Amino acid sequence: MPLQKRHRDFGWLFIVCAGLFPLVLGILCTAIEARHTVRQQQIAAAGTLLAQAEKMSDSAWDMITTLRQYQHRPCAEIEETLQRTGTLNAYFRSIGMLQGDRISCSSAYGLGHGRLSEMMMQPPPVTGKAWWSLSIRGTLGVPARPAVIFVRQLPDSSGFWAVIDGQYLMDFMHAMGESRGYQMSLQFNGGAIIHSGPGEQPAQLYIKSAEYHATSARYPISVHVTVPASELIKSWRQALLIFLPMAAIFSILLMVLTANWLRRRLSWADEIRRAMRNRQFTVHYQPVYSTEIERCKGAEALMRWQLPNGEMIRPDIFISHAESEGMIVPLTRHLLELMAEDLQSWPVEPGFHIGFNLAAEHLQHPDFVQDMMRFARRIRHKQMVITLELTERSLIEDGELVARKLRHLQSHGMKVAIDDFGTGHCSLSYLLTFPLDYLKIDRGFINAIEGLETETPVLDTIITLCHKLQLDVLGEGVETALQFAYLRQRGVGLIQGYYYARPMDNDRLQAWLSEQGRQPLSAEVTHEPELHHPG
Ligand SMILES: Nc1nc2c(ncn2[C@@H]2O[C@H](COP(=O)(O)O[C@H]3[C@@H](O)[C@H](n4cnc5c(=O)[nH]c(N)nc54)O[C@@H]3COP(=O)(O)O)[C@@H](O)[C@H]2O)c(=O)[nH]1
Repeated sequence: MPLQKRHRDFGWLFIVCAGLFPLVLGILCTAIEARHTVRQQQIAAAGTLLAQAEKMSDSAWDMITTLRQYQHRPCAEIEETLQRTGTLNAYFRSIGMLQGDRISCSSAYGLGHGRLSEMMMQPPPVTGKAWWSLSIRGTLGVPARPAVIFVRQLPDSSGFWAVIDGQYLMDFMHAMGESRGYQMSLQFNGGAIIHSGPGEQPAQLYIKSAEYHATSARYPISVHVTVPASELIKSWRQALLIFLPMAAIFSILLMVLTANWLRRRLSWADEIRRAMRNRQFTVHYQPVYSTEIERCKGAEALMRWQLPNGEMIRPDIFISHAESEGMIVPLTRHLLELMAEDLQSWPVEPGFHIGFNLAAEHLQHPDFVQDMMRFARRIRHKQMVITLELTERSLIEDGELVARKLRHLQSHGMKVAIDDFGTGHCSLSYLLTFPLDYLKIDRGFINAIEGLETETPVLDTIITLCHKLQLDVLGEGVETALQFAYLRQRGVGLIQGYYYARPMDNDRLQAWLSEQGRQPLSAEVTHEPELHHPG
């Protein structure tokens, strides 16, 4: 797999993970939050149910205490009172008195109504205690409805009992649990389970129902609150509905940040390497006019970088990054490769100049001479004059060594030019020491031209200096007829700028050379100099 593809896949994986992270985190957090909320609700519901069961127990024991006043009184005498007391007090199904294990009086049936075990439809528990309570499945009179029985036995084997109807508890549990789908149950003393609704519900998607169990500190009562899996999922879904829009925004934000981070993280060196492999670099050529032979005498190669989406990256930006990230030498080699391909079909005569820019680092590179010679060999049959355009900075470091290399290349017919002259830190002595063929005057000086007869002191001095040193002069960035006329009048032999021609791609340049390359450039100076846009 090519490196570029691996990079891209890796990047997408990062972005997708960044996007998924808030979503997954959100799903987990809402699941935990939903469980926590349900737990709190279970605790609250269990507490309320226990409180209600305790309140009923209090009533039952109070009732039994009240019954003590009727101890040893015949049933016929108290039967009516029992009936009234049992009916007028909330919760009670029946109340009564015991003699041994027999029911001696009952608010429901009056005198003598069998044994206690018959009434509660099961043997009484063996607790060894004088006070006990038990939840039961039903009573003899109402066998299908649960109840809770409370019994107090006295040492003389008499006793009292009260039965609370389980329906009160069932209704209470139902009212509390119905809206939330909870199942609630309670037991007195480990007896029959009184519950609010249907029993077990199946687990869903491996989510088990949530159980909560609590006991009373005052009575032997235990309660269970069960939240079925479907209810847990429902409450999770509600939490998700609130959280998901936020998570989605976070997700998008994180993806954008990650994408930006990745873009910045991929260094310019990587990007340039990739762009070379994918042939994203092309070369544009800007014609150079000779005022002596009055036609195009050469062209300067200028690199262009176009991304697959059509976006262009400015040369001053990518060149400076290539220089700072150690990529300028490979990039210049790539430029020479592209140029060698382009130049094969150029309709030019021998002696046509082809110039290109060189960075200081390349001049100091051990393979510099070899690189230039290889390029020269590839275009030898075109008999062009190769012009190496250097900046003033390139001459400062390793001056003597660089000078030797340049002399060697000059001996093979190449020319050396100083680019952007006047903008760097070149001392005038360099002009004498270095093997230079011509100077390219920076467009900043050309812009200073105000009129044909008005002096432009710095520009005029540079031109005079070049003449004295017998260096050819090229005026860069010539945009108007006035600038062109001014330079020509002062003996500047070479002109480059939009006034003559803009940089153009290989195909357009070849057409331009055939159509306009041999035509002289006129300089019709008006008061308002116009920008000339050839082609
Ligand atoms: N080491 C390398 N440097 C390179 C290479 N290709 C370009 N460059 C350097 O990048 C800088 C910007 O170049 P570019 O945007 O291509 O601009 C060139 C011309 O388009 C521009 N120009 C030419 N005529 C005019 C004009 O009339 N007006 C105007 N405003 N601009 C004009 O000038 C740039 C050419 O400059 P120079 O090289 O000094 O002749 C620039 O510094 C390039 O050198 C590369 O392959 N290698």
